Formats: sequence, C-alpha cells, structure tokens
Amino acid sequence: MVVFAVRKQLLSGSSCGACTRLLLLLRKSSGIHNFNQEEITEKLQAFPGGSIDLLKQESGVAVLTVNNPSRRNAFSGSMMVELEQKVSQLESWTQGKGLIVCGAGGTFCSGSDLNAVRAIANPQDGMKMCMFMQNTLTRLLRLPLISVALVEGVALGGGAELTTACDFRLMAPGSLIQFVHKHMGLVPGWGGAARLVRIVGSRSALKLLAGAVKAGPELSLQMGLTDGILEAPQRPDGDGAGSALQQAEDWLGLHTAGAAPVLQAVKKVVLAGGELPLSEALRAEKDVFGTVWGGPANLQALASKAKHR
Ligand SMILES: CCCC(=O)SCCNC(=O)CCNC(=O)[C@H](O)C(C)(C)COP(=O)(O)OP(=O)(O)OC[C@H]1O[C@@H](n2cnc3c(N)ncnc32)[C@H](O)[C@@H]1OP(=O)(O)O
Repeated sequence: MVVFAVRKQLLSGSSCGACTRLLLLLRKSSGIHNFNQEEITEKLQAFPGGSIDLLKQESGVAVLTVNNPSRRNAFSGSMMVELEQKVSQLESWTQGKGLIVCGAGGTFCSGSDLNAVRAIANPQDGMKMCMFMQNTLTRLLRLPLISVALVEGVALGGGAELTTACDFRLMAPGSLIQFVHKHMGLVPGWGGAARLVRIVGSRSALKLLAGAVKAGPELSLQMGLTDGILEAPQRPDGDGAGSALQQAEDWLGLHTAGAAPVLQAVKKVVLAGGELPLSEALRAEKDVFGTVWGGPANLQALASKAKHR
C-alpha cells in the first residue's frame, strides 16, 4: 500500500492519461499512517504560539519560516498544524521549483515546545503527535520541489529531524545540528532516524544519535549531513558574503534554473528511485517522462538546437 501511496504522491499534479488512470486506481492516502487527523489537530491546537510562515516567490522558490523566536522556534501544537497546512499549499503549487526551510531570528528550531510535550506526555497523545508529524514531514520531503534546510544557530531534537525532511542542508558558521533525543530519554519520532540513516548511513547515524553529537558545520560536512557551509554574512565594513538567506537562495538557484514542470519531474524521478522497488521506480519514471516529453520546455530546446558544451 505504501508503494502505491508513494506513486500517487509522485505523480500528483500531472495531467497525462496514464497518470490520471493511475491516480484513480491509487486512491489511498499519501501519508504513512492512517489515523483520526481531526482529533489530533484539535488536540494540537490547544497548544498555541508562534507560526509557520510561507512566502511563495515569483522566482519559483518559496521560503518556509519556523517562527517562534521567543522559544528559539520551538514547535508549538498550532505550529505543527500550520506546517501541515503549508505543506498542503506547496503540494498544489504548480509554479514551484524550490523551497528553503529556515527559522526566524537567526536560529533554526529547538524542537518540540517542551511545554506542549509535558502536557501530552501520555503514550496515546505522544503516538498521535508522532504519526501526525511523520505524515507531515514525509509529505514535505516528497514535495515536487528541491528543498534545502538553512541552519543558523541550533537545530535541536525535532528541529534536527526537520532538517532531514529536506533534500539538502546548508549550515551557517557557528551553527549546529544535534539530535538531543537521548538526553530527553527519547529517540527521534518524526521520521528523523529513518531519514538520517538514508542521508549519512547507519554507522554515522548511530554515532549522531547514540552520542547526541553536537554536529557543527565542519563535522556535518565530513559526515555528509550538510551539503555546504555558508560564509559569514557581510560586516558593516563591507567584508563577507550576503545574508544567510541570500546565500541559500544563490546556492539553490544553481539547482532550480529551468522550467518548473521539468524541475518537478526531476524531483519526482529521484524520489521514485530512492523510495520504490526498481520495477515500480521504472514505471513511475516512465509515467513522469511522459509528462515532459514533447512538452513546452522540450519543444523549445529542440527548436533552439541546444548545444551542451
Ligand atoms: C520528537 C521531538 C523531540 C524534541 O524535539 S524534544 C525537545 C528538544 N529540545 C530541547 O530540549 C531544547 C531545550 N532548550 C535549550 O537547550 C536551549 O534553550 C537552546 C535551544 C539551546 C537555546 O539556548 P539559549 O540561546 O541560551 O536560550 P534560552 O535557553 O534562554 O531559551 C530562550 C527561551 O526559549 C525557551 N525554549 C528554548 N527551547 C525551547 C523548547 N524546545 N520548548 C519550549 N521553550 C523553549 C527557553 O525556555 C527560554 O524561555 P524563557 O526566556 O526562559 O521564558
């Protein structure tokens, strides 16, 4: 069933006949878990504070900001609900190509809001929150957008897990990613362990989780946890680079130049290759290929007799 759900999500938004037939066949929810979404949403809304802000730009790159600076961008319950809503909006953004996930006030995210955690510390509520966040972050990773987590300051606990729900991670000087779960008597529950293993491999994931290692930019680069280290932002004397967000936009721009349908197709075939058994991945790739073959970007490239020197 999960395989079918993945294909449905990979192909959503496409309009070819084969894809439509496939979508009709595969009506199952695209999340990982089935649970009463309304019930947990109502429960989470009881823990308000902060916001998740989404700015969709003309360039096709959106900026999603975790915004709760007085608590170092900790995730309140209402922010978890808002994140799900913003992911829904991004799923239907046909003009989108890229996404930057960042935190407000110069830091990324300090994980779950510990006040909410204390209030829902019973196993039933914990499981529901865990399934809700796993579904949301799985959908975030599967967006047909090339996504990058811009880590400034700290990404702790659930914040570290959030970074793994992006295709790439960029770190500012002095920042750190730390899976502090062990110190909280926990393991990751938002899907962060499963994704971390796929990013850095089992041995490094074990080191990061079992040691609750403070992974700064250099160590993260060594372990393959980050894809780049940003320069220090410009000082008043004019030395240094642009703001961290500008540097992240420039970096992402290297990967998002081109037509949105083509970029979205690229992300879909890579997701299919990573998530599906080979035979399913090949079928998904064929279906996605069918959405761009003979499309406007393809015809334009043929007409311009493009050379790739
Ligand atoms: C499955 C999910 C698992 C999880 O995410 S469990 C949560 C893991 N996260 C944590 O334990 C973070 C604990 N906080 C810290 O270590 C530090 O506050 C942190 C983030 C390094 C920031 O240190 P500083 O820059 O020195 O700032 P500070 O400690 O004075 O904090 C400023 C205000 O923010 C608050 N805060 C920080 N992280 C929070 C959180 N996760 N939940 C709720 N409130 C949080 C902190 O209590 C303080 O508030 P106040 O100003 O004292 O009212």
